[in-house]
Amino acid sequence: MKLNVEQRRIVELEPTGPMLVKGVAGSGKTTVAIRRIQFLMDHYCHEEDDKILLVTYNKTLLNYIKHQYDRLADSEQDAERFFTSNAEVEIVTIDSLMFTAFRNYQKRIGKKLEIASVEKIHKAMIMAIHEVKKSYPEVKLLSPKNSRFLLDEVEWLYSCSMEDVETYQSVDRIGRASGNSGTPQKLLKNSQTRAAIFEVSRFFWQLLEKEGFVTFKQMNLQALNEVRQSASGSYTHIIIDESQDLTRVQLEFLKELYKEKAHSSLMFVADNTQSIYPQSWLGKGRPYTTIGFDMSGKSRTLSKNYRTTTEISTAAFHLIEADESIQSNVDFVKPALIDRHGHPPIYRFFLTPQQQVKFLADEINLLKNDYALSDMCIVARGKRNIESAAIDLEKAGIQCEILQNQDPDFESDKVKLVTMHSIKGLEFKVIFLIDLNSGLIPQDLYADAEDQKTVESDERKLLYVGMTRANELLYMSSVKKPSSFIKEINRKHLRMKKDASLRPFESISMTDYRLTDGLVDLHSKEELTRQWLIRELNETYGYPLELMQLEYPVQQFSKKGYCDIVVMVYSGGEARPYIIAEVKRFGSGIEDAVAQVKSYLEADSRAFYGIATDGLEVKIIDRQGEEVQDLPKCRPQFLPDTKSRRVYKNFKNGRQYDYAEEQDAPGQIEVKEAGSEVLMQVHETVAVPLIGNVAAGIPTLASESYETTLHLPREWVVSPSETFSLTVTGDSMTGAGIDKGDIVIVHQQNTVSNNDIVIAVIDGEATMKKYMAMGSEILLLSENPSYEPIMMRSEDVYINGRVIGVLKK
Ligand SMILES: Nc1ncnc2c1ncn2[C@@H]1O[C@H](COP(=O)(O)OP(=O)(O)OP(=O)(O)O)[C@@H](O)[C@H]1O
Repeated sequence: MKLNVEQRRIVELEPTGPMLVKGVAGSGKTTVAIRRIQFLMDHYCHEEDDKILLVTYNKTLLNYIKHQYDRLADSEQDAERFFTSNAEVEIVTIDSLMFTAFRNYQKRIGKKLEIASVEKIHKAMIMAIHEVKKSYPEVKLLSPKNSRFLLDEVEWLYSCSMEDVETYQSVDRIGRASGNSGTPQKLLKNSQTRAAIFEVSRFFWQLLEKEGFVTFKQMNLQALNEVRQSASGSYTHIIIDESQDLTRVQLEFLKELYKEKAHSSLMFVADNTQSIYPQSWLGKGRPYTTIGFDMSGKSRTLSKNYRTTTEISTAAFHLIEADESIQSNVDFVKPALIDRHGHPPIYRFFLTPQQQVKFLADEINLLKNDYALSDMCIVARGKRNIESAAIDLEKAGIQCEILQNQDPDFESDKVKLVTMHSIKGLEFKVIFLIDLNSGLIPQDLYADAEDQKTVESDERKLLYVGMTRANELLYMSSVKKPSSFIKEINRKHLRMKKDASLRPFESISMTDYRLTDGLVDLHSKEELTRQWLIRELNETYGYPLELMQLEYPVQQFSKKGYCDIVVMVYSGGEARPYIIAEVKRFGSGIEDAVAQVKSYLEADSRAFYGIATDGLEVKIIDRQGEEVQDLPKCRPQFLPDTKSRRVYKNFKNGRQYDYAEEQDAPGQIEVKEAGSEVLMQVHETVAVPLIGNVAAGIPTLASESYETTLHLPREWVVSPSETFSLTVTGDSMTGAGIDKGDIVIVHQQNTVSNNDIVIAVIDGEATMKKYMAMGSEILLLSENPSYEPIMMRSEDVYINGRVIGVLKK
């Protein structure tokens, strides 16, 4: 892979201490981080104790990076040395680094501490709340029902090493309502509430410690204290991938490992839009100065998303666009899209988990023709969801593998399953995001709406992370009740089926119902499905509402059936049924509807397509009864013609043209050379009055006698002000291509040449003839053998004009 200019520049930057690489999902941050190792090894590791550390956030990502480079190893020999024999480079997770330090801490103090279980933590928290309540009876927050909130707050205190109450009293709690104007003042600065929470944190710690337990965040804090005690930095270069997710303690810990030299570097690689942990420090928009670094002039941005298609990126971005707190983050980067197109994300809703599994199994079996099973990954918010999906899919005959932290096999010929948190940094050609259900994402953690809002922002980013893992195809599905996030993604970015343009079902408010005249029961459940389909046929497929008929009768032998929707199209000037649709109550199944559509298609052989849907399932069939992927979109030729079309014979140049004028917009004309499909450019049109018919007497150009006006290209006339037109009443000039009902265009002139077709006035009566001068006489010829030529003395004939063209009837 060839790096782009900015990526290469970052890889090859001269190390000058701390620097920041921020970028959008899929912009090559991890790619750059790994390439940078090689560069640093080759150019900035010349001293004996020089070492490089690449820190990843979790195990799956670590293994994935190793896997990627194992694959590269064949083509890039050097890559192998990162992971095998090279002592200069370490690629590890932040957790394993800290756990090693924590073990050293235990050894040093000679005490064994274990990570506490969820139950133990909960119990200790409840006890701490009761204990502290005794000293702070007036603090309402101190209640077991707020134990989850308090635990989060206490863990936050540990995760940022908040060691004294004065600091906590004055700190801004980003992501918590802390008394800024307009927000509830739950965690007001310098308050009894904060003092009480700080007490809870101390008491809770003591309770666990007494029993030989710590929480994860406490373990981190001990690890930090340990490295502060023992180590002076040991890595010349540290690269921190996904640094937006680290807590303050984790960042401080890495700082301790950093060995500052003239040629050393500390690279933070971050995307705040993917910051998905509540206790993360920098991801919440805090400046780097809070951890002692000034990044002014030291940050680089990668904005081009190489991973996903434009359609997937657009839908994913739409989700976070709605969140003001994400957009206003100082390090927010707007993604730039590469020009790679594919299917828009497919969204499906199901009433039962079984329906969802069946859909997954059917779709995977279809995709197997184009993708390896290892290209597909199923992702869910919770571990339990992927576990049960794995069991059900195995039962349905799909080979699955849950990606474990230990030795995952990315290559195995199995569909992978992983949680949204663990898929961070990974990518697959096909991603299925399942169980996007209300209550599951965003998780319902807090009863308090304001607290819940802070959770939602992180959860929204989590879904964003999931969506941006797909290279080519993204499926999303919900069971029973969709996540509120689904509503936030505009339906125009989603599809119901991979190869159809149909957008997912959406309830339409009754005030927006269409074509309701004559409908008996607008409240029926079928009507909801029908109205959605009407809107799809209209907005997505472009069929005008005027072409749709509801309850359209179809004669089936002796029986009359009524189709729910029929879309008519025009052919040869006549409207005929083209698409027949049968709808059912939402989620009630489509078997009957398919059978009905098939029988209607048989009964009315004019129709081409049938569609059967209950809003949840959809089937499109052709007139042979075969299933097809999609309906055709409306084409201009399906519509009634709104133009009046005529042929124009131009006597000036002997050519023939196709002429059309928009009926509703006189003057809007189209001209083509006869037989050509190419429209001619009409630079100027002129208005030519139609002032009567040829036989009606002497034409005058007095404006009040106009019947109507024709609009012709300027180049067809000689002089616009001296041009008029007449309707032909007789058949004497048929041989010249001028028939009854045609309109002739006449240039007003008194002198003409032989063989010109003229408007001649004899005894006050006008006639159209071919002109031939013969001495002092004029011969007026018809172009029809039934009429004799007329010979007149020239003084008895008044020539009013010359016919320069004819607009055929
Ligand atoms: N210059 C490039 N040309 C082509 N493909 C690229 C380029 N840079 C990165 N990619 C590809 O884009 C995808 C995303 O890269 P990478 O995982 O490094 O991005 P990231 O910024 O770390 O993503 P995320 O933060 O979403 O995990 C990978 O498939 C990578 O191979």
